[in-house]
Amino acid sequence: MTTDVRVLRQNEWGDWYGNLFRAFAGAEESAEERALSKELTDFGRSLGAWDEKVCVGTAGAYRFHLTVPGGASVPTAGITMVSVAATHRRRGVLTSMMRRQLDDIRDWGESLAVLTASEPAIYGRFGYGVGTLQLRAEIDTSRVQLSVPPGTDDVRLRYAAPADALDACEAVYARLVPGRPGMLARQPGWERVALLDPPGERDGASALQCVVAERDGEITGYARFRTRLGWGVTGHNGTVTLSELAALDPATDAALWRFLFGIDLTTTLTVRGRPVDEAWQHLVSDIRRCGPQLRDALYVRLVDVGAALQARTYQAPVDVVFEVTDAFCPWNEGRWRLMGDAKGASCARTTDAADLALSVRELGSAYLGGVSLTALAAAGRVRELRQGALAEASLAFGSAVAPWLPHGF
Ligand SMILES: CC(=O)SCCNC(=O)CCNC(=O)[C@H](O)C(C)(C)COP(=O)(O)OP(=O)(O)OC[C@H]1O[C@@H](n2cnc3c(N)ncnc32)[C@H](O)[C@@H]1OP(=O)(O)O
Repeated sequence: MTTDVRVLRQNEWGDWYGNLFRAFAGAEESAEERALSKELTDFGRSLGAWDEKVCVGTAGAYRFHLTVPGGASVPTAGITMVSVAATHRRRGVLTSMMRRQLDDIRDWGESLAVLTASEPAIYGRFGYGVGTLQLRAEIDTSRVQLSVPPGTDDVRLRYAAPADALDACEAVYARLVPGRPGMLARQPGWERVALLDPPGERDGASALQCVVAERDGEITGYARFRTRLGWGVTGHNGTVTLSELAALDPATDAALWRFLFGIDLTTTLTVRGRPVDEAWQHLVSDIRRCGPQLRDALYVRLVDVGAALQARTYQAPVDVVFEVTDAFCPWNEGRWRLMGDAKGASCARTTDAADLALSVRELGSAYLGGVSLTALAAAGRVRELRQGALAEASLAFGSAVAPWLPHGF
């Protein structure tokens, strides 16, 4: 079988999207959702795999800017919309698309590619490593109390229609982006994704609700959520499901969480995709009754090792030589000397002896500071060739704020 992998044309979008939609066995989507998906498709950066006239594969690469440790906003390919028709699976169609895509990203001069995986087993072979984790929890708000910091009572909350509050919420989001590695600067149109609220997908829950927080006359945070009422033999047992929460200061953050904990007739607060170091975990009386769980989130691929490593800063001085293997993108292979600190970094090829040996996948995992090189070495995935180099590099790569991807794509 030969499949032809090529850039998507405007008139092919229906077949292309149909292949993707079927691969994810999706329920019928709303017209609004479909229109937004099309609007966000970047045709010049999307690939289709064709078996004669039939679309059998899809892949896209959004044009994103990713915050890296130190706060720089780095042009990054956001890999998305990956599918292969079940009739053509396991014959190398995905591999052909990944080949073409990574070559293209390199030509576009983007040093990083990131994605969220439908299944963790798929992307390691193409050099992607898990770079961020996310937290989910099912909080028993009938039993767990929240103690809040001083100033929380100064925060005023009010309901707002999600669309009416959009600009104010976006302004809060934009202020948070530089402060946390893994966050994505908002690209045009993406603000509307969070407001999609097709009634057919609510599964018995309310329409999307929004509460904004104000302090000293300024909007300092917001929460978007749904409620779902329920009644058992002993009374109400409704659920609050958080979609999004952002706060510019600890008091606002605590005020929003206190509000979510306290909505009448609800006894469970469900949160997904939250930062692993989020403050609420330190405000609750009983973390066990919050049922916290970790899950893999953003996978990171260094497309250009030298450019990527020098795009971020390092929280402690570092001078190490990496021996990098990269079977899928051999242009990265070889020795790289990284010198850096909290102000900046340089990374260039060297013939000096190597201090640490690892594959590009481990570099991707460590890149945003969420997975330590020491932990990867303990798993046998990083080898220390100069004593002390592992501790030095591991400390330098860390991040004081846990990296976090705020939304899927
Ligand atoms: C960023 C995103 O969009 S994530 C979304 C990914 N898409 C989906 O999950 C939709 C449903 N699944 C699919 O469409 C397809 O099964 C895909 C895209 C995951 C795989 O496509 P295929 O064309 O079958 O992959 P391909 O034949 O190139 O496989 C390459 C290798 O990956 C392995 N592989 C492929 N899919 C999987 C998987 N789901 N789990 C484990 N291994 C896998 C293959 O076995 C093969 O291994 P080998 O090189 O050792 O022989």
